[in-house]
Amino acid sequence: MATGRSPTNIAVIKYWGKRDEALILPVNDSISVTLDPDHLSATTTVAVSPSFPSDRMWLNGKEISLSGGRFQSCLREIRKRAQNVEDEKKGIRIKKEDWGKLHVHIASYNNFPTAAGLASSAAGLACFVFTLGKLMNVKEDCGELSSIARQGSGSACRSIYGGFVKWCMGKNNDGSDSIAVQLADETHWNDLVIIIAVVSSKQKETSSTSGMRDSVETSPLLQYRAQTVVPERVLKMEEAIKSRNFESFARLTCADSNQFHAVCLDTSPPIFYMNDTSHRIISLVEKWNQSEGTPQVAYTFDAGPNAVLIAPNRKNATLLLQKLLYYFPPQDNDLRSYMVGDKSILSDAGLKSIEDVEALPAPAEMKTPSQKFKGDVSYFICSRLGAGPKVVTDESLALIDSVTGLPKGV
Ligand SMILES: Nc1ncnc2c1ncn2[C@@H]1O[C@H](COP(=O)(O)OP(=O)(O)OP(=O)(O)O)[C@@H](O)[C@H]1O
Ligand SMILES: C[C@@](O)(CCOP(=O)(O)OP(=O)(O)O)CC(=O)O
Repeated sequence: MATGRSPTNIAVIKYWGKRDEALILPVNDSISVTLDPDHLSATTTVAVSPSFPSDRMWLNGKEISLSGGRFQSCLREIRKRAQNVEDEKKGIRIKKEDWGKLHVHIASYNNFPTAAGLASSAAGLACFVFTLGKLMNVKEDCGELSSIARQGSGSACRSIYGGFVKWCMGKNNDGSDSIAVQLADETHWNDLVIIIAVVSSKQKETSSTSGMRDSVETSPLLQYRAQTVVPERVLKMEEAIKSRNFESFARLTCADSNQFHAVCLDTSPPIFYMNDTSHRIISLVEKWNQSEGTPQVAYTFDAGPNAVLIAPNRKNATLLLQKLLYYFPPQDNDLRSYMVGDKSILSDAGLKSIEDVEALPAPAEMKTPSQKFKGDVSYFICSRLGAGPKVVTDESLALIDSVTGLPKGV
């Protein structure tokens, strides 16, 4: 058995549109930040046994089908690269030519909502590829692993690294140069604080896969974005990251999120991923940024209504939290469970009890401060940049029971 844990990532320059559906080759480069796996990650255990009659997978405790083309591509590509495995202590010896005949059981668990626009497919497919690779003693480097993860879900290729990551779209028809590279690791700009407003954890109506297919077929804006806007933005974003220029980073991040959602609106029929709460959060941040004359916080939204807010430091993150909690107080007055991840941000913001939230002053920059939207945010996650996939060495944390070969608790 092998167990791995992989982070999720949030794009600051978005991937939206494929030029090859089967190989998952994008129409433009994209750039993301990898989030701390303690807060948002997938954990996957892969077990192999000559007694398993077929490949099987369980996600969050429920059996799911592995017959889909994407899982099959990843399994095939990893199996192709499998090597001899020898563990004298455990008496295990698997020859590389035997991997083709052996079946695997895979159990995975996400520590955050699945299919809700928080990039569970990115963490999940990266973890699938990474952990299978560990079990089968695959020697390929991260670039090669990223190109396999890409065939599971495009954004998954960026979760093979920590920190700041670029997915280079590549030119080759076989996808060999469509790989992710690390721009900087998670320590490069570690002042950044990430606050996610989970607006809805329900499954969304339009998957990223079908949404971007419709956009490629119908949106003229997508063509302009891919050919003209993104190439220039990617260069500027790389520069902003390199020099830790938050002003430029924030402007590019917000503009790119807005253009991605504009492409969704430009699609026929139009796709709506954001809702009124998402729009209110954008307005709150825009007004604050405008009143200060320079960006205090950046926002970005993936294929769902959840807001990902990036603050340059703890100070701005606490100011942001005060503004957010003024408008979106917890439905059941339970402040501790309203903040997931790094809960210490609450005390840093002077918010120890619900009374502290009720006493918050209205943000001065807002025109209609009196209206509040209790219950419109399910909860917040406070996180930071994180590292790439890791092997979980503590065998007691494996998700599969080594005796039964089935997920624990099933
Ligand atoms: N831990 C996991 N292991 C393997 N596959 C997973 C895992 N988590 C999610 N997936 C796959 O990803 C699918 C969800 O992907 P989808 O793109 O719909 O949502 P999302 O990734 O949460 O949101 P988005 O990518 O739009 O931000 C699941 O149905 C499953 O097939
Ligand atoms: C909006 C996005 O999150 C889209 C992610 O799309 P997916 O990677 O989920 O799509 P498939 O390649 O079809 O699996 C933007 C991004 O992560 O760059």
